[in-house]
Amino acid sequence: MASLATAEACDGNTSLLVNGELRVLQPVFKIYGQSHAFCGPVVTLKVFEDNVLVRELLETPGDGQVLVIDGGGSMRCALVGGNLGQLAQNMGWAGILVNGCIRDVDEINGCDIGVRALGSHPRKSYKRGIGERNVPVHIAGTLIRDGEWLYADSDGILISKTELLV
Ligand SMILES: O=C([O-])CC(=O)C(=O)O
Repeated sequence: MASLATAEACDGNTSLLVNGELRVLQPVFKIYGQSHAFCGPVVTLKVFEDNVLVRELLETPGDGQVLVIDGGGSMRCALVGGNLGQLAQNMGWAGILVNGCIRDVDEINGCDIGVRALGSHPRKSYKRGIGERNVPVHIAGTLIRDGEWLYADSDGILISKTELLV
C-alpha cells in the first residue's frame, strides 16, 4: 500500500496530535529493508530476548499489517534475522518495528518490507516461546495498541488511532 508522508500527516492533523490520537515515536530507530515508506494496521508482540513468537506470527498471513515487537530495548541479541525478514516478505507483512535489535542486515536490506530497529546484533535470541501477543506496548515514548495504524517514512514513525486519509 502507498504510504502517506509523515510530515504532511503531522501538518494536516494538528488536532489529532494535540489530543493524542496521532503520536510520533521518538527518533531512535534505524532504517532497514527495501521499503523506506510503509504503513498498515499494527499487530503487537511483547517479548524479551526470545523470538519464537515472532516467527509464529510471521508464519501467518500479514495482509499488509505491521508487526510491532516490543523487545524491551534489549541490546544483547537479535529478534529478527534474514530468515524472518524473508518470511515476513513472503507472507505479505508491510513491515516490522523492533524495539530491540536485528541481524543479517544485508539480507534484511534485500527484503521487500520496511524494517525499523534500534540497531543490529550478531547473537540470536533464546527460543523459549515466552511473550504476549496483541497487548499494548510502550515504545520510544509512545503507547501503541494492537489495531492502531503505523506510518513510517524517511522522516519518522507515526502511530494513529485510526487509518489516516491521504
Ligand atoms: O532465527 C533467528 O533467531 C533470527 C534469525 O537469525 C533469522 O531470522 O534468520
